[in-house]
Amino acid sequence: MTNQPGIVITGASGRMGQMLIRTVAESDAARLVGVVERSGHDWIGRDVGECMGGAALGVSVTDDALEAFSNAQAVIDFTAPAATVEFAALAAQARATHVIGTTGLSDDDLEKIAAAARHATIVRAGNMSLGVNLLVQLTKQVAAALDEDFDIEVIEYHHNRKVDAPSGTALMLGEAAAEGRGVDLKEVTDSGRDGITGARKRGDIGFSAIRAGAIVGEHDVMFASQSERIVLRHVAEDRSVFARGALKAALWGQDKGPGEYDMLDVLGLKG
Ligand SMILES: NC(=O)c1ccc[n+]([C@@H]2O[C@H](COP(=O)([O-])OP(=O)(O)OC[C@H]3O[C@@H](n4cnc5c(N)ncnc54)[C@H](O)[C@@H]3O)[C@@H](O)[C@H]2O)c1
Ligand SMILES: O=C(O)C1=N[C@H](C(=O)O)CCC1
Repeated sequence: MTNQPGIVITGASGRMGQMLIRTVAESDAARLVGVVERSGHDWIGRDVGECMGGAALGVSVTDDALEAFSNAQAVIDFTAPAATVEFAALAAQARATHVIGTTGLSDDDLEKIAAAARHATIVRAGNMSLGVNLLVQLTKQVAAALDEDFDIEVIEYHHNRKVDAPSGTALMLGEAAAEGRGVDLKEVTDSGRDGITGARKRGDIGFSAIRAGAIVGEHDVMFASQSERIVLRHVAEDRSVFARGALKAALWGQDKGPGEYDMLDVLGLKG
């Protein structure tokens, strides 16, 4: 018997799925016990290490999520909104901690995840890196210190395969800025500008999204007045920062009761 929690990775063939599989397989703190892909994918039934072009890892790719989850203590899930909502219910059923990195979740998806968290431990964050979670706290602090003479704009840069905007990270940063300023983000969001938009509204929090090439993920939070500008910036150099954060969250969740937590809880940055 080992005390290393068994971990299942969903979305095995994805950019994050493969990074997570390597991270867990190389870790001394956890065991890779399952990997899940969508039905019909050509990796199903094959050894995941070989599918990734390396040595066998002794774990076959499956499309039976519940069966995989029932052998695990945690599920790390960076897939797509519909899959994540389904996995939240299955992970709760299997009593496995569910770490959610998926972004682009709708209000309806978030309600379903909150319902699953009544019976299960869920850690969800649009960005699992230490640096971005520190930036969230800094953004809140700076927004609280400045008045509406400073326009706030969140600018995000990602690769050309990303399907959602604003990014999950941009939304975390926008929420932090709104909280610092004491306003409701939904009331002041300004995104998707195109055409004759009119002048910027005082107090709005703006979002701009760049999609190009292979950019892993970069975020600027700009505070701009008529006479000066502050820019807080985070650059993810590679996807391993997200995978290491997700593994940390899965281990952290092992002795926590049901509820929905975030990376600020995991990193002890709430204050
Ligand atoms: N929170 C973070 O730190 C963080 C970091 C990076 C990416 N992300 C998010 O993670 C998600 C995935 O990103 P990616 O770049 O790896 O995308 P990707 O498209 O490369 O991978 C997604 C994978 O999920 C699989 N998938 C989809 N539906 C499935 C289902 N029903 N069952 C099993 N597998 C399914 C796809 O086949 C694919 O392999 C996105 O929402 C992205 O924004 C979050
Ligand atoms: O590559 C992605 O997709 C990323 N998604 C997250 C987001 O939406 O903020 C984190 C950065 C990379």
